[in-house]
Amino acid sequence: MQFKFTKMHGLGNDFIVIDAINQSISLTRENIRFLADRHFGVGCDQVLIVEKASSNADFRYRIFNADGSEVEQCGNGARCFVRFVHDHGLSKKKEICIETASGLIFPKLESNLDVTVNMGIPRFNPSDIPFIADKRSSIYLLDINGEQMEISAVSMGNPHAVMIVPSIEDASVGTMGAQIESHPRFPQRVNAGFMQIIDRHHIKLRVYERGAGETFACGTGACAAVVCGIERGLLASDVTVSTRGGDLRIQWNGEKQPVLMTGPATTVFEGTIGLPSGEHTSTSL
Ligand SMILES: N[C@@H](CCC[C@H](N)C(=O)O)C(=O)O
Repeated sequence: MQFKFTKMHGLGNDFIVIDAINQSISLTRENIRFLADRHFGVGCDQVLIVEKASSNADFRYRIFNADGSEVEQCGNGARCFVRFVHDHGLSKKKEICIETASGLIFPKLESNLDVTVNMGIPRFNPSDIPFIADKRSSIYLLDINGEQMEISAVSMGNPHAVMIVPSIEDASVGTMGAQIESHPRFPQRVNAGFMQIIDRHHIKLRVYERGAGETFACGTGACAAVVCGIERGLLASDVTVSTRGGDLRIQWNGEKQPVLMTGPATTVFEGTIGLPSGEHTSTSL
């Protein structure tokens, strides 16, 4: 099976985007891992699939982490998604409605090169965050190597645990991130965010992503960190999030309001790839 793909990124969080409307695609978990492999495949943090919507939405958006797991949401990917469908002539609309595994989101091409995405309403209510095993409040004490670390848990459609640190340069994102990702209190695993608060309008953030490891930026992670900071009374409603790959703007007006995320979406190159024999089986995702 050969198919066309586009390599894109949002602040260095990189994607392979595949049009599964005009191409017949069926990929296994192993195929995704092969495509995402930076040595033997193309390399990316996530594989994004553009499909026909099953509802009134314009498209269905499927997201696979580099480890092959299918997930509910990806913010940087949503910005790339609208740029992709626009540049490939799949839609002329500047704002589209896309169906994800966790509901509808609305990415919009701005007049400059940026994209703003209405990411939906964050969920703090313990009954709405099934990814945490022990549901008592939205702030939890997590036992990491015998130390009690305070984290906020929030769902942006996908699960996030956010920790405030004095300096993100010094935070043990690789080791502690991996421990939090697969901590027994998160039976569905979790994205682990490390946030340094600079002032009420500016944070620095690193995220150890579920199924991908530390990435240059995480869109839903940025939304999650800002809403956690606002919930704790530490941040204003309009915040610049500095990531390793650049800045995102996150806006949230509080309870029951959607989160808006603004940032770039960049195309790197177009390619065609065939899966190595043995990589493709009939069991599709
Ligand atoms: N990079 C993404 C998030 C991708 C999914 C995440 N790793 C998960 O497993 O939930 C973003 O920009 O939001």
